[in-house]
Amino acid sequence: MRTAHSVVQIRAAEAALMATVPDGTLMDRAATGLATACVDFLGGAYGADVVIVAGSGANGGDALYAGARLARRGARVAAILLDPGKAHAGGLAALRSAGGHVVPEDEREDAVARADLVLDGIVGIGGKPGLRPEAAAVMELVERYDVPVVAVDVPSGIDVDTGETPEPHVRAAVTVTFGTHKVGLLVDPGASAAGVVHLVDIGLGPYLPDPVVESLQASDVAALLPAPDRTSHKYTRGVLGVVAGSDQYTGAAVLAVSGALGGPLGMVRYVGPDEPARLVRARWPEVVAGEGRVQAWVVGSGLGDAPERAEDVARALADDVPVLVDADGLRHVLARCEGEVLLTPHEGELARMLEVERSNVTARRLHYACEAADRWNATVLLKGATTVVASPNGRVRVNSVGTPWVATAGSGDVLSGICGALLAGGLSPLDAGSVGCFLHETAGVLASRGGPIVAEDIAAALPDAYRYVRAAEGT
Ligand SMILES: NC(=O)C1=CN([C@@H]2O[C@H](COP(=O)(O)OP(=O)(O)OC[C@H]3O[C@@H](n4cnc5c(N)ncnc54)[C@H](O)[C@@H]3O)[C@@H](O)[C@H]2O)[C@@H](O)CC1
Ligand SMILES: Nc1ncnc2c1ncn2[C@@H]1O[C@H](COP(=O)(O)OP(=O)(O)O)[C@@H](O)[C@H]1O
Ligand SMILES: [K+]
Repeated sequence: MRTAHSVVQIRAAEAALMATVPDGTLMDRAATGLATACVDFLGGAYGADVVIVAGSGANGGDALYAGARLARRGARVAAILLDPGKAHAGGLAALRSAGGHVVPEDEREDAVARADLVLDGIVGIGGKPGLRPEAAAVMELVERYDVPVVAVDVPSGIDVDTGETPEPHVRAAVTVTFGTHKVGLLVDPGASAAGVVHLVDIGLGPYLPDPVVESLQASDVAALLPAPDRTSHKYTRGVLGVVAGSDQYTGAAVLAVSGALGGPLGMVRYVGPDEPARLVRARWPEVVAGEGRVQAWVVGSGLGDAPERAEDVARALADDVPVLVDADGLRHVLARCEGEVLLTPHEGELARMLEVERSNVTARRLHYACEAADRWNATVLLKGATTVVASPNGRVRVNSVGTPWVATAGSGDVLSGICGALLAGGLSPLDAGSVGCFLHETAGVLASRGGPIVAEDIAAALPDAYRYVRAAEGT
């Protein structure tokens, strides 16, 4: 499990750990891990030009100490000090004694233009969102000369606790983070600014409380996956009822059922108009058409906006089993939910539900997913490159695996099917949403291999994704 903590939690854990170790130990561990990650990134330090952009706090200190290590390994290291009078004294002395130097103000552009790598030590967890004008000016040069950035702890300027980026911020190729992940490294748009995140263990683990955000890894998913045993039969494995599609949107029915059949359940019942029902049965002869007992419902994909389909959603929600509501069905979830409910909007749908601009949801994904979970008393899965799954009891998971090739028409219908299958298999809405999303994105990666795919390809690769995560069990 990848876990992320808040700044307040991290500060408290650091204080507790620091009381047990000699002064400077944590910064030494951080700088060692940071320098190693830079060497990996550069493919060796010798002869490389490295520019450190250092603010006045300990984040700048980490960068300067790491710079000293790189200088001792043969890199040419130059530091741009944003506030020369207040630069981290120990870090600066270490850099100087290792042969590094401070860049005079009028030579900043030349130094950046030559650099193979920029280390962003502007601010870490002590920073307010945004960059002060001087830092912003240096980072503009970095972007102009297209120099790759390794961010120290966090890309400076993001809101560390939310992943929001309302103001200018650093865009990193790699972020080397210390002790634990920060929420803003997992949730977009902060996650995109962080690039590849590398965690350095500084010994914080025993002092950290429960995380505010979790991110499942393959072995966590494997541990949660239902699997049949010798006593299983189709009804004990779970039956999913799919209410999807309309005469206008027949494909949604086929795709939602495809996603469901790619999951670990015993049977799918399809409930819907004649034409989509005919197409579903032609494609999947194992599907039973018509109502019957189910262990969970998926309702909503491709229902269209006809007001009479509200009845379908209401009937599913009134049944005493878990319900997933997707797409058009979300229009009809008006009251607070009872029982186990998973809502799966994309940003546009969540914006409509909450009556806010879509751009607000894009900017504040964690905030609005949690707000909706609270308002509807349901688990809310907000789709996107880093899908957020927020439960009404405050637990939040973020999915970080996947590929943008998964963003293709009908992909969300497949997701509703696989998540529904997991609900029918007995998983809670939080587990079904986060495990389903992991399988769906992993299937996308396996199917795509870097090229275009359609939604059916994702569904067809779900059993392979299942096998892939089972192979990671115990790792
Ligand atoms: N506390 C610890 O035990 C450890 C801290 N470490 C490092 O220390 C960092 C936290 O250090 P600090 O608490 O000194 O804080 P930071 O270095 O994150 O930032 C604080 C400084 O930045 C300035 N600042 C704030 N917002 C700014 C903005 N938007 N633009 C420009 N300047 C801004 C403040 O005036 C202050 O001087 C961590 O992120 C990590 O890199 C690591 O060395 C590991 C151990
Ligand atoms: N950039 C991205 N990277 C990875 N997955 C993405 C990205 N953008 C969207 N997705 C995923 O693609 C799917 C799209 O679903 P949705 O928006 O409902 O599309 P549709 O309505 O066409 O089915 C979701 O699972 C979403 O998380
Ligand atoms: K930083």
